[in-house]
Amino acid sequence: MNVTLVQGVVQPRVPIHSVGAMAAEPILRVRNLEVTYYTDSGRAKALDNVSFTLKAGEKLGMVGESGSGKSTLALAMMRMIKPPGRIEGGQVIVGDTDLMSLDQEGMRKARLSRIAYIPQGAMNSLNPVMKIGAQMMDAVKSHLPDEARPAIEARCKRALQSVDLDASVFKMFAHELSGGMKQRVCIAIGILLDPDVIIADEPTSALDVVTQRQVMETIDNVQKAINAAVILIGHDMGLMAQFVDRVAVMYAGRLVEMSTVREMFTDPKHPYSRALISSLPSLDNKGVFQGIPGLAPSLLRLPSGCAFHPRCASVMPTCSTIRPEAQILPGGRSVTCHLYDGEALHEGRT
Ligand SMILES: Nc1ncnc2c1ncn2[C@@H]1O[C@H](COP(=O)(O)OP(=O)(O)OP(=O)(O)O)[C@@H](O)[C@H]1O
Repeated sequence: MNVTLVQGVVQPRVPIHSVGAMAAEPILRVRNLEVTYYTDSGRAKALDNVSFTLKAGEKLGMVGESGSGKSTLALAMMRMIKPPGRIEGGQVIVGDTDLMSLDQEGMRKARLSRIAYIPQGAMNSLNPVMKIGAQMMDAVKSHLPDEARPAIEARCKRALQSVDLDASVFKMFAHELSGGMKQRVCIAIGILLDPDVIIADEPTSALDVVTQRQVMETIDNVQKAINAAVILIGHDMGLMAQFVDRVAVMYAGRLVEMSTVREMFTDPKHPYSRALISSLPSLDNKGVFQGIPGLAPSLLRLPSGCAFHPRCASVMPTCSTIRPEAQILPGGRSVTCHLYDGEALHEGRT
């Protein structure tokens, strides 16, 4: 770990990776990622041609209804999709390494050191009969077998400090910790090897609002310290808005919009993003619940054309027949919707 704690704030020390100011080149490039689940009822394309980039130090919020493919995206990036799922194509390039081209051993090494994943419900997966320190040391040892035990222990304790946990947590069991503390342990494990990319899948679910904020601040601090690119998966647009730089909206396995937080909240482009934003409670619409009409479609029976068209407030005849492609709008945001045909600078994703 390259962070040290000064008066409760994580300060950068000597970085392992070339960090410095936010690099111009993306540290992460996801290109045309495709995942299909082969179920008894048929094929479910859970990730359909997903592409995006992230720079070092950038935070991306990934939102969308349940079943839209957010966790599948995270698992695919980690190459942890299990049968009946299959990665059918695409690249996940971290720095200049395409993770999809690594052999099993290369990928095992890349996990945690290049790309770290804090899964949904991670805090409940801590081993109840092993001390926290032993679990952390195991994680490091499997990557750095030649590192001496005192050095590994020091690395683990620094990681605990960097998430505002006392070094005494090293000798504790999971049941001795609160939910927020357990989640911080999971973040500490995620940053043990200074990864370039951190994916946190709903890191604050099942925590009270005060603890949610503290956990988000912890992620923010460690992210700044190691200048990692962070993907935060979640449902809570409000909480996310305060912590991320850009927001990506998923619908039925596709990325339908990617914008800065400000653009997304002040001028969402895709009708689904608009519906998500207007369903957020505010003082103006107090007492009025504005849901999104209809249900998210089954991936086994997707509507023709744009999968959102049966629920769309701005539907046009072309939407039921022609599938829209991602297009870049002036200003650099991207949207997958026929409303912007003719306005786009070019097709593709930022
Ligand atoms: N093990 C599986 N077997 C079959 N289909 C699956 C499996 N896991 C996921 N899917 C399919 O992939 C789709 C996307 O699931 P995923 O868990 O990625 O969504 P999500 O957006 O993360 O949802 P949530 O917010 O509820 O976690 C689901 O709608 C489902 O159809």
